[in-house]
Amino acid sequence: MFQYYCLNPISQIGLEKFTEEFENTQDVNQAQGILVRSAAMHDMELSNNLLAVARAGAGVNNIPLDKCAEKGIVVFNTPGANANGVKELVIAGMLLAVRDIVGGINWVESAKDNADIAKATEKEKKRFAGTELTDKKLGIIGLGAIGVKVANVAKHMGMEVYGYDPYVSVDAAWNLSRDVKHALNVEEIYETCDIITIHVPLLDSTRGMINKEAISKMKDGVILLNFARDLLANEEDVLEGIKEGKIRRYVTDFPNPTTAGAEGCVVIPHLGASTEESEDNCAKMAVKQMMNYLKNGNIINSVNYPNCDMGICSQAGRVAIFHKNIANMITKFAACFGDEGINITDMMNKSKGEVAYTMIDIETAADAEIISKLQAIKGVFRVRVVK
Ligand SMILES: NC(=O)C1=CN([C@@H]2O[C@H](COP(=O)(O)OP(=O)(O)OC[C@H]3O[C@@H](n4cnc5c(N)ncnc54)[C@H](O)[C@@H]3O)[C@@H](O)[C@H]2O)C=CC1
Ligand SMILES: O=C(O)CCC(=O)C(=O)O
Repeated sequence: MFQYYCLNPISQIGLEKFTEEFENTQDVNQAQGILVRSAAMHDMELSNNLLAVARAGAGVNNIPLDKCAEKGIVVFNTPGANANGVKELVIAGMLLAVRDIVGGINWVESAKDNADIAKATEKEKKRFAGTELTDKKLGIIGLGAIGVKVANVAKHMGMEVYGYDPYVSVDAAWNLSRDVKHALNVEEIYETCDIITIHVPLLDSTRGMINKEAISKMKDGVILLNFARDLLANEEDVLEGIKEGKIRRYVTDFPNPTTAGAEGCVVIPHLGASTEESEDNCAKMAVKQMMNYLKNGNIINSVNYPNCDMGICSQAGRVAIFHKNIANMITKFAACFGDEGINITDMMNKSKGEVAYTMIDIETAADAEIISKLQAIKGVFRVRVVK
């Protein structure tokens, strides 16, 4: 029996996918699997029972990926599962930026006791007038699951769309409307576009990329949308840009003391993926991936270990080894089994950056001695007997 713990509320539709070999525990230290959304895990003590963390969502900046990798804990996310929910809110964000819908609704609220509200409306409404999206130039930084969907729908709305992503995947490129203009560098987006939306992960290389220097290259009156992570922008610089009239509006999905209530900011309480559909999709994918890993040792959609899938084990035993991506490891693993006369029937080795994962199917189940020999090999982080 495997135990899982939910660090955030996870959609019931997803949790119902767990088969009878899995049960929910209220004790995080007992769990082999943790399901999480945005809860911060960096300061959490990770128990030795923990084998997998599944993020029901895309961004994994709340999870200590390297620390997990060194402990042989596989971290999964659910690529694309909430992209449509975010795309729809980005379109709403663009509309909230170009038309003062929020200001207008607030005015109606304040005038609700005015018996002449209909007449007052016709006088006041010019204060909330705006512009249209059609024919405006939209720049998208990051053409992944969300960026591609935003690009395609913006094209349908009559916008001129520019996309920038130096690492665009083949899959994303296939899905992107061919009418989207390919920006060769991010400066082209800054210099050309009336509205800029950012859809990149928060990494050391992207942190603070929307800063004073970037803003200075943008067109006067630019609109910025940030549905990715607040730390991608230096928001003090953004507020300065708003004060100077350089930035017309900043729409963000990440409230913090800098932007909440600030002039020129439209701040949404992290609702991008908060739709029934996105929550269900993410939870279903997270649960499926976690079950496959805990039962079979197969890794699909991990962010800290390589994909490695050998299906269901039909042999007497399966051992999974987490190790450094260095020379001679497989020879040493094979020797441990060979010395005990155990025949390896199948194996797979995959690497991702500095770490690697090796799955070995064997004709006879591995005993404790072989496991401790494998564990003693320099560069091995963890050995797991899957079967
Ligand atoms: N507001 C919300 O509720 C949500 C926010 N997010 C955030 O949005 C981000 C993007 O999500 P997805 O599109 O699903 O991820 P994704 O992984 O499908 O796409 C990210 C894209 O960014 C590109 N990229 C990386 N560094 C770049 C750079 N320096 N310049 C240009 N492109 C770069 C990658 O090549 C990739 O194509 C997530 O990492 C997460 O932080 C995701 C889902 C919900
Ligand atoms: O679970 C959520 O609502 C957050 C979604 C998100 O930010 C992500 O998937 O990166």
